[in-house]
Amino acid sequence: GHKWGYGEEDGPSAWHKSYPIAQGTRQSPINIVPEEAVYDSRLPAITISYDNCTSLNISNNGHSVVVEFEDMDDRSVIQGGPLENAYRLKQFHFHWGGKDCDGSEHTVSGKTYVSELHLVHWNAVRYRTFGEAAAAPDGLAVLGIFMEKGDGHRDLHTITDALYMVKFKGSVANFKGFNPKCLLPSNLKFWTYPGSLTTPPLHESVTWIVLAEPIRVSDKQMTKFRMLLFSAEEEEQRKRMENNFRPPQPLKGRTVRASFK
Ligand SMILES: CN[C@@H]1CN(c2cccc(OC)c2)S(=O)(=O)c2sc(S(N)(=O)=O)cc21
Ligand SMILES: [Zn+2]
Repeated sequence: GHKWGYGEEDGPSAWHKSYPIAQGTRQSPINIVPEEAVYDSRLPAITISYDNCTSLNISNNGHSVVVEFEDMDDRSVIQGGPLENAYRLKQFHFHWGGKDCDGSEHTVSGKTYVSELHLVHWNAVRYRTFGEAAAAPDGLAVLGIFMEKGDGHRDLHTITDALYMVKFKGSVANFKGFNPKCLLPSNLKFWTYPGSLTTPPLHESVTWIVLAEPIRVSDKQMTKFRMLLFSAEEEEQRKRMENNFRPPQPLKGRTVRASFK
């Protein structure tokens, strides 16, 4: 697809030129206003079954750092909440800011966090391939977890200690045996709403499940994310990978439901 990024020329405000859906009716991220969210007592809890997940590799795709999973069976799935069936874990990645400024994609009453973790799942019950699901209205379910500055997160260390291996765009490294269950906060209360990918192709195919409780990340750990580069090894000018987030988009009449009062 067309080259896009987070800079002046190719950033979020320019994406609509190649991806007109950027101005669609269910775009993400959004600003979540808890007082305006509708508490839905019939929303079941979400169940996350990652015990037998198989992580494969960690890579730098020039937009973020991504950990991919084996997804040829239902070994790691999310279900419940707003979801009609189980959705298979495909990958997780992050969005973050520059030094001490914003970084999350979703905001809560305008509050930004330093980073946001996205666990991407696809509806393998209704669609044969990930690509097919990624373009379907009920194809994806992304679990969003806010990351706030605090003392270091022990398990996040495993990831931040591996980032040096994928400094450049296009680099891939072995990353087996990592279970993202360890990245979940203790409380799984959530907001949910119908949305989209927050990056091109911006497909309106995501049921968003955003956890209200953040996890903590230390300054040192954030510094390691910011040592990643948007650029490939052979490019002469090196651009630090930071501020790889899309700002909140118009709600356009959508209802945000809350699993809690
Ligand atoms: C670069 N964009 C990511 C890669 N993806 C991708 C890859 C191939 C095809 C495709 O659409 C057909 C999408 S993805 O679906 O895994 C997602 S989800 C997502 S986010 N921020 O909304 O959680 C970002 C990306
Ligand atoms: Zn994302």
